[in-house]
Amino acid sequence: MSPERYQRIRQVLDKRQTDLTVCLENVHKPHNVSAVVRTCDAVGIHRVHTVWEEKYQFRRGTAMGSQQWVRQTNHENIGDAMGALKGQGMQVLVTHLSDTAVDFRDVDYTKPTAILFGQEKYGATDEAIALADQDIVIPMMGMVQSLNVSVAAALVLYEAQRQRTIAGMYNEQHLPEAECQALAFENGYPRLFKLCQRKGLPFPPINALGEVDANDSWWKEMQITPLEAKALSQQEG
Ligand SMILES: C[S@@+](CC[C@H](N)C(=O)[O-])C[C@H]1O[C@@H](n2cnc3c(N)ncnc32)[C@H](O)[C@@H]1O
Repeated sequence: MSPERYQRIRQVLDKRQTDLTVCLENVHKPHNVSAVVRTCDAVGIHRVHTVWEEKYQFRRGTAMGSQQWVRQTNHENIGDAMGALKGQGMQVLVTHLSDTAVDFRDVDYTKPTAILFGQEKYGATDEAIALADQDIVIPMMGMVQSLNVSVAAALVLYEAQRQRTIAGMYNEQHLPEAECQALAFENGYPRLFKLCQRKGLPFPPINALGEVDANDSWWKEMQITPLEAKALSQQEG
C-alpha cells in the first residue's frame, strides 16, 4: 500500500479507544448494526460486543460499512457478555427508558465503559438491565417513546467522544502495536493476509512506507518468489 494510505491507517488506529465499547443485545437488523458499527469506527471504538443467536450472525455479502476496521466478539448469552465486560474493569451502562435511568449526558465516559443497546422492538432484556451498573436514557420530548437504536447509539457515543476528547484520550496510542500491524496488514494486503492465514504463518511487519517487511524465509514459506514478493509487498491497499 502507499505510504500515504499507511499513514492514514495509522492515524486512525492510533486514536482507537480500547476501553470504550458497545454491546449489541440482539440488535439484528443489518442496516441498524451497520450504522452502529460505522459510528463505532467514527468515534474510535476498536471492538464491538454482540449477543446474537445463530440466526442473527453476519452473512457474507451483508454490507457492513466499517466492519473491517472494527473487531467483533460474539457472546452466547448476556451473562457471558456482562462477565467479560466487567472482567475487563468496565462500567456497564444499559440504554433503557426507565424511571431510574440517568440522563446520558450526566455519565463519566472517561472511565472504562461498555454501553449496551437493546433489541429494536423489545429493548434490553430484564437480565441485561439487572446486571448493568446503571440505566441511561436519552430524554424524549415528543410523541414517540424511543429513538431508532442506531440514532441512540450515535448520540451516546458522541457524548463519550466529546468527553474523551476534552480529557486528551485521543492523543495517545492505546491499541497494542501488534494489533495495529495486524489490522493494517489485513486491510492493506487482503490477498497476502488470506494466504498467510491459510498457511498458518505469522503476519509480517509493515514498515513506515507501508510495505510488507518480511524476511526471505517468510516469503519462501509463502511460496512466493523474490520477484513476486517485491511486486506484492507494494501493490495492494
Ligand atoms: C427502539 S428502542 C426499543 C424500545 C423498546 N420498546 C423499549 O422500551 O426499550 C431500541 C433500543 O434503542 C435504544 N434507545 C432508543 N431510544 C432511547 C432513549 N430515548 N434512551 C435510551 N436508549 C434508547 C435502546 O438501546 C433500546 O433498547
